[in-house]
Parts: sequence; C-alpha cells; structure tokens
Amino acid sequence: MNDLRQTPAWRELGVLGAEIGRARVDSMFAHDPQRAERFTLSAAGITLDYSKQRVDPAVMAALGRLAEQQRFHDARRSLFAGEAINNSEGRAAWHIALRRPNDAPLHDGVHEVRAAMAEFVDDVRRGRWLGYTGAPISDVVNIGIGGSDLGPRLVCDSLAQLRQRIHCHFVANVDPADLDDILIRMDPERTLFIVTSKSFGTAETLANAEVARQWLLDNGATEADISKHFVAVSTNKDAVREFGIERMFGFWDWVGGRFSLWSAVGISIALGLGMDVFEEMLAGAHAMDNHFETAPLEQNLPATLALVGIWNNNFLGLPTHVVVPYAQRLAALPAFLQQLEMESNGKSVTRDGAPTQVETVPTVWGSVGTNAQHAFFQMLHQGVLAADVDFVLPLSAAGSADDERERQRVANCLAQAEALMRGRDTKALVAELTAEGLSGTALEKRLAARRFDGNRPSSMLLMDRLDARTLGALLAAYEHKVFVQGVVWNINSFDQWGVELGKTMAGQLLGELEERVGAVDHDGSTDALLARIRQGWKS
Ligand SMILES: O=P(O)(O)OC[C@H]1O[C@H](O)[C@H](O)[C@@H](O)[C@@H]1O
Repeated sequence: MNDLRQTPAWRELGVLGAEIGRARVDSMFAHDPQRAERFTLSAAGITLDYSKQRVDPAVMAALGRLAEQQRFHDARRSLFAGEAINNSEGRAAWHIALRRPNDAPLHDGVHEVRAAMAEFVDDVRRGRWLGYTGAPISDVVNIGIGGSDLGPRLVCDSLAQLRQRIHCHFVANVDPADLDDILIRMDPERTLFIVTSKSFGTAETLANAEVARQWLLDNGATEADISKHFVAVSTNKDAVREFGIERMFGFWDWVGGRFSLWSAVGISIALGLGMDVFEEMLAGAHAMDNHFETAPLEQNLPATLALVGIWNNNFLGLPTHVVVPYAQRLAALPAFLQQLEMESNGKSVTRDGAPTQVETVPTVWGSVGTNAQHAFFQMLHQGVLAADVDFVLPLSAAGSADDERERQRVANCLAQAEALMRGRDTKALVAELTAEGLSGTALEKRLAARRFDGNRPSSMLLMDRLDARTLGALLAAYEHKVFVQGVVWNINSFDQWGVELGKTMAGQLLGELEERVGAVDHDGSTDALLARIRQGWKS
C-alpha cells in the first residue's frame, strides 16, 4: 500500500495523537509512579530516558505495531546481512560490518585495511614515518567534506583529552580561509595531509588538496617528497593515482559517506588518539549493533529513539528536532547528526517512487549546552513552534565532580528538561506578581508574558562517560535510529540524489566566472548577482 496514512497502524496512531495532544506529562508522572522506570532503556553505556516524552504505554505499543507493519524485522535482517537495501544505487549499507571485532569473519578486505591502518599509524606515531627533511610528523590535516569530515572531526574533538604528540586538524570548506588559517600554523616538514574522499571527485576537497600540495612545494619539498606528506582515503584508486598520491587506504561502495567514520575515513582519529582508541570506538558501536540486532522492539534503544521521533513529527506535529549535548567536547554532535539524519531521510518519495504522503525527517539542529540556553532556549520554552529535544549528557566529561562547574553542567541539563516539561505553575506566578504589587490589567499583562505552559517533550541520553567506547555506541544508536525511521517511512535512507544538481550548476557557474564557457540561460536573479559579483571583483 502506497499511502501510509491509510494503513491500520497509522490510523490508530492518528487517533491516539489527537487524544494525547491534550494530556500533560507531569500529570502522567503523578498517576504512574513507575513512569520513569517504564520509559528508560539502557544499552552499551547509553541510557535513554524518554519518560518526559508525551507517550504512554498505548502509544508505545501502537508505534511498535507501526514498525511491525512496515516490516521492521525483515529490514533489520537485510541490514545486518549486507543486502542491497540502498535500492536506487543497488548497494548494501553495511557499515555494521566495519565494526565487527578482529576475530570475527570480516568482509572483503576489511581486515587487511584495518591492519594496514594500524601499521601506518604506528609508524607515524612512533616517529618512523618521516617528512622530507627527516623530521617526524607532528600535525595531521584531514582534507575532506561531509561524511569525509564530520565524523572524524567530532570524535577527535570529543576525545581531545587523549591526544598525545600528534595534533589533528580538519579542513572542509572550499573558502580559502579554512585551509589558509591552518597552513599558517603548520610546519611543512612535519605535516601529513590525509585527503579523504569516497568518490575522490569532490570539488572542494580536490581544490584544497591541490593548494596543500603547492604549499609543500613552495616550502622546499620536491615532487618526489609529496608521497611522504600525502596519503588518501578513498574508494576510487584510479583518481587517487591520477592525483599523484601513492599510499591509499581503501573502503567500499557499500559504506555510505555519512556512515564511513568506522572505515579508514577514521584514520585521523587513530593518528591523533591511537589505534586502540579507534578500535575501542568500533567495539562500542559493535556493542550497540548487537543490542539493536537482538533486542525486542519494546526494549530496543535505537528503535525507541526512532519511534518517539516519528510520534513527535508525524502525530504531534512537531517539525523540528533539537539536539543539545551538555559537554563542550561534543559541540560538533549537532552538525554530525544534521548530515546523518537530514541527508539520509530528507526524502519525499518512497522506495517505490511514489510520493511519501507523510512528513519525513524533521529539521535537525542544535548547539552545545549551557551556551544554547543563553541563545535559543527562549524559543524552546515559549515559542509558537514547539520542538522535540534530545539532551545528551555524559555523566563524566572533562572535569571531576569536585569542580563546581562540572556540577553546574549537569544541574543545568536536568533543569532545562524539567522546565520544558513542567512549565511554570500559574498560581505561584500570580502570587509572585501580586507580591510585587501588581494587580488588575497590569498583572494580567505581566502574567501573559511570563506564562510558561511546559508539556514540551524531551529525551535524556545519558552517556556513562565520554570515552571512545560510549561515543561509538551513541553514534551507532543514532545511525540505527535513522535506519528505523527510513523503514517506517518506506524511504531509502542511503542515497542523496538531491545534492547533485547544485554541484553540476556550480560547475557551469564556475566556468562562466572564469570565462571558460559561455553563459547559459539563467534566471534574472542569478544574472543580476553574477553582474554584481563581476563588478565587485573588478573594483
Ligand atoms: O567523500 P566524498 O566522495 O568526497 O563526498 C563528500 C560528501 O559530499 C557529497 O556531496 C555527499 O552529499 C555526502 O554524502 C558526502 O559525504
């Protein structure tokens, strides 16, 4: 059936959504002393407390029936079996195979690449891999964008306390400022560039890599020295060779860019933090995979994250999902999840090519706590557009509990989640305003401005600690969340055709700006902008 809205499970949830829309979560807690426990799940060092969501047992059971109806179990089996679930490209999406332990049977080459990575990382970290003047490497610069950037960048930031000797830097943007600001701080004799690109055809990455190569040559290296300072991570051997890079760490077309952190794309993590840290991260992800593969739906943490998201988006009409990590080192998590969720599930046709008829991915955004409280939390508490929030709270992060700031970090996170749910008691507020001497219309006006209804849903994701294993588990949980949502919406989460058109058009416009190609028939706005830009460049 193409129209999901007409299916029994969807209709049932529609009715429940209309009913529960009027219920308050704080009174659900009052009526059910077991509520917190009932709606808390733990797996692989992650605890998900979704008891502040506007759900009850009937809703969760109906969401389970929706997943069953959409053949969740078959889809999960296909994911783990490495079947070609990316149907528009005829490929598997087999990132789970990358995090199986070394002693498990691994798919073609996974073992070999991991061993080659370990050897290379060891050489660089022990100072056996030398730059063109015989100096050991002190800095690694990953040049890549999207999936070839966001994952390793997030992990290197998150575990920065483990860094020894080698510093990792990340360049993604084609804006010269990104690479230039890093090069200015680098010593060419000691810098290793990792050009990371699944396709090895991404314009931004290749342009930055060219500039980096020229920078080395301008600073005393010869063409023969380039191989000491450049390695590549890619699936495209020929393009890497053509670019002139000898050493390449491969991966496979069955690894999607935004799911590639677990492949050699994560080599900067291993270089900066150690191969053991990289492997710990794989082990954490593998533990979450095992949980996701075997746990029944109602105890399945990633599936629950997914279904609660669907409930908020499709049945409670909350079109925006906010992620707020309460740990400075996780500041890059919202950007990582934006690609993971919105590139995967930002689709409007089903796997069979029909319009979806229902909302798919919500807008995903966020920023780090406590900073976000002083920026956009006003909207979360009192704005017209209500959002669904994931609070991500590592129990121990950078500081020790003896540090008062560390206690503030935790207290603030809990306070925001509680405030969103409870709001402000109107009677107490009236008493407060009366005590301030207000009455009549003045009191009414002030009351209206300060009113704080609450009943805004959030989930708390506790991480036992901010380490490689738990981070691996967290990211794998979000990957599986995205997968389950794609299954329910019956969309392909593993392609991204929508990004192609802009790339082609940028190629044409670049040609026009460089006066290599003739102008095509643009719209009036683009023509006028081109004229202004040309004018600006001349003056
Ligand atoms: O790794 P690359 O082939 O260079 O691709 C880098 C990124 O760009 C593409 O446009 C895709 O939208 C992303 O999914 C991908 O991660």
